[in-house]
Amino acid sequence: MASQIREWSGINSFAPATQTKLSELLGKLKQEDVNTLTILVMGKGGVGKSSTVNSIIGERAVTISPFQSEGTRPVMVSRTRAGFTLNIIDTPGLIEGGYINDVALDNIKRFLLNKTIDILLYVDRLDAYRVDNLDREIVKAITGSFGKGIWNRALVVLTHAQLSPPDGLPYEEFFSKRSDALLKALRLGAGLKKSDVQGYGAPVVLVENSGRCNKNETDEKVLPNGIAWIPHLVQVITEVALNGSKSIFVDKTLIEGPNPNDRGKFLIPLILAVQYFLVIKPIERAIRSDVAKENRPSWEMRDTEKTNRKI
Ligand SMILES: Nc1nc2c(ncn2[C@@H]2O[C@H](COP(=O)(O)OP(=O)(O)OP(=O)(O)O)[C@@H](O)[C@H]2O)c(=O)[nH]1
Repeated sequence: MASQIREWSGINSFAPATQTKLSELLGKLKQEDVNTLTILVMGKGGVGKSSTVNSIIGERAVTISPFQSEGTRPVMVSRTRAGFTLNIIDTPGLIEGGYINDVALDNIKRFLLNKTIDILLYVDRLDAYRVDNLDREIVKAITGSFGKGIWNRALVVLTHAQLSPPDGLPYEEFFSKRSDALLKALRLGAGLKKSDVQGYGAPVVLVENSGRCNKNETDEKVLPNGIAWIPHLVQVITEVALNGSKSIFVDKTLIEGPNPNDRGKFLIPLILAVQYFLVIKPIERAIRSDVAKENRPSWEMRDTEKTNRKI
């Protein structure tokens, strides 16, 4: 269900330095005539989708649960700030009992009908150690629903980013291994070729939604690599929004696939032309030449002779 558009007052809860950076980024979007952004948040259950929505909005706009929530319906949160509107669509987890949750996916698609997706946040956890077939299946399901072009408008968001890597592995090395593995699953799941998407994947951004996130000297929430993650996330969203690729308009055809009655309709004139030139024309030619070659029948010859003699 779409919620009412409210003032984006949650920004005021951010550190002043973060607020300044966000105002600059929103200004940049408006400068490029982007006055609305609709962000779709998708991923497995319990990875931190709702928490990320709340972190961006700066308030508890959607419900968070330590267990995978039962809901299968998306929720849209809309906020405005200085003439700019941000819509974020939180969606239910895409996996149920080890399989793609088709009901949830169907509900998401129906919810999105006639909406435009400007950005996809594909959320997972940094502290997950395996990438498996299920990851590829989710990517495949998203691609099947919205087309390959959605990955031009996507960011991979990794939550739980304040982790200490196991076995004393350097943070950046752990992050790079995890993102490489996920991006590979993304490329395979989406069936992407180098030419399909700009940058051949999606930028990977780290997020820490916990209230215990470390802060720097200017009170901004920072990751172990020192990056203030809220402005960084919004900066990458801005870059993707302005990367020149097309937003995804979700229409009936995209959701339901092409109408089987329309399939191949454009071929009809071509088939008729082929029929005319390769079948009808040769038959006509053959008949005409038969007629020309045909000997006149004997009775016709006889009748003609009789008439001539009488004369
Ligand atoms: N430490 C830490 N915990 C997080 C983070 N993000 C989410 N969590 C916790 O993970 C649990 C699940 O978070 P949600 O935001 O509800 O996850 P979700 O993906 O929306 O879950 P579903 O709605 O079930 O699909 C909650 O207990 C959150 O507090 C994070 O960045 N760090």
